[in-house]
Amino acid sequence: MGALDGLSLTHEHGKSRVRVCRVWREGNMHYMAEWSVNVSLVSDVEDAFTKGDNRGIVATDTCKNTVYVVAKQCKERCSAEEYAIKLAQHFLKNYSHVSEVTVAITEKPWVRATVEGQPHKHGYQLAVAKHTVEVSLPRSGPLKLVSGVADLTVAKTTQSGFSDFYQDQYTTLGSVSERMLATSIRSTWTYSRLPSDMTATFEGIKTTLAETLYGPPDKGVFSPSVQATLFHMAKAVLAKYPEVALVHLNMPNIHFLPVKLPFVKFEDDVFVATDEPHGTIQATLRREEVPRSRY
Ligand SMILES: O=c1[nH]c(=O)c2[nH]c(=O)[nH]c2[nH]1
Repeated sequence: MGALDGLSLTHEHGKSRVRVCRVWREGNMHYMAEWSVNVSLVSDVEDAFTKGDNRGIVATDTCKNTVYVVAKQCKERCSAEEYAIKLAQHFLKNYSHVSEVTVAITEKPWVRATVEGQPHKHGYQLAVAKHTVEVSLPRSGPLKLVSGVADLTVAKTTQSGFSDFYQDQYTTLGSVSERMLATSIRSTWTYSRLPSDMTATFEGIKTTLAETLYGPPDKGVFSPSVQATLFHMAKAVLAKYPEVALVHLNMPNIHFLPVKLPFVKFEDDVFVATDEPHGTIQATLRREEVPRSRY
């Protein structure tokens, strides 16, 4: 019997939260991207775990250095998705004993500043909603690309209600046809084919999610529950983006509670703002033809 004594070992290693900023200079117009990068390698290094033999290990420090090397090699402005794919490919190309690479990136939302109504050549401001990317690249088998958005926090002050829910002896919540709705959207979507412009597709999906929640600018759209709104948002993304195979949405219900005091009449105007506890609502919507085994 070997070192595993009849047991089975699965393992991976890499480096997490490697922070890199890439600046591209196109004349005096500059472009910046800031990424926090996680790299994870599945490789034939069982002996390191079972025998203390490190000869096959691509050091996690090397993984960290490679993040910077591949950023340098991206001579042309690129999306986080394109960079993640290039980084994953680097590991498969350079290390024959690596069988699968996962690269996960969170991009900080730096946006170009506007000064005197003009886009600034090199001034940026940090927004809130983050861009996320996860690439899984096996040596044999298709690349999987999951993009997403996190901390896309939105609210509307009307056009939301919640009624006719299950009632029992523990229920105290009353039905309402008027309330505030607020959530911090975390969404990921899986591509069945790569879009030609990944940055534009990311921006488009982010906008589709928020705009479906708000509805038209003058009237909005009524939300009977976070669940129903979540479903409409995911459906809108699948309808608009044929290259998306499935959408996952996580939408906490952030409560704004009516202030009801004997001496203050509540007229949908003064609320207790909270962030916890919050409702937890999530769902995945996939095209029927998408095999579950693939995604
Ligand atoms: O939109 C809602 N969905 C729920 O599941 C729920 N539960 C709750 O207490 N309030 C709400 N609101």
